[in-house]
Amino acid sequence: MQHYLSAYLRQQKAALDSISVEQVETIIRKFKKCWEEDRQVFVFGNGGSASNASHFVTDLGKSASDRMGRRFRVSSLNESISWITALGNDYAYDEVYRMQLHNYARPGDLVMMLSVSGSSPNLVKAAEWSRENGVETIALVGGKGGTLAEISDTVVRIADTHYGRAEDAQMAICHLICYAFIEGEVG
Ligand SMILES: O=C(CO)[C@@H](O)[C@H](O)[C@H](O)[C@H](O)COP(=O)(O)O
Repeated sequence: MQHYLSAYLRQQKAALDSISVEQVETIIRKFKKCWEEDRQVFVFGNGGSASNASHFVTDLGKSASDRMGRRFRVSSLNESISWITALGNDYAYDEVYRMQLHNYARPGDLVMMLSVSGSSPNLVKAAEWSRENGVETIALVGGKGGTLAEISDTVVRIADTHYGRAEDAQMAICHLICYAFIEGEVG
C-alpha cells in the first residue's frame, strides 16, 4: 500500500512540475484585462472538472474580488441543473454549454474550460462557438491535449493522463490564478 501511495505522490509532484508558469501568467493577465474591462468570464467542465470550475468561480468571485475592490463578473455554466437538464434532454448533451453561451456570452468575454481528455464534446462545441463569436478561450487539459488543445487560444497542458492527478494539478492552477489576485501579486 505505501509503495502505491508514494508512487502516486511522486507522479502528482511530476504533474505539478509540468505546469507552465509562463502560460499561467498569460492567463492571469487575461483575467486582469477582463476585470479592467468589466467583461464576463464563464468557467465550466464535466464531473470532477465541474466541481473544480465551481470552486474556482467562488474563489475568484469572492476572495479575489474582495482584494481587488471591484467584483469579477464570473460564473460557472455547470451549476444550473435546470439549464443543463433542459438543454441535454431537449437538444443534446453536447449542447449544454454552447447554448448557454449563446444566451449569455458577448464578443470580448472570456471562457475557461477544464478537461482531462481535452475532447469532451460539450466543451469542444463551446470552444468552437466561442471562436466563431469573438469570445476568447482558455483550456486546462491533461496529457492528451485533445481537440481543446488544438483550438483554444491559451492552453495549459498537464503532463499526465491520470484523471485524479490531472484534476488536482488543474485545481492548483485555479488556485494560482486566484491567489495571485488575493495576495496582491496583480495590482
Ligand atoms: O472526476 C472524475 C475522475 O476523477 C470524473 O467524474 C470525470 O471528471 C468525468 O469522467 C468527466 O466526464 C471527464 O471529462 P473530461 O475531463 O475528460 O473532459
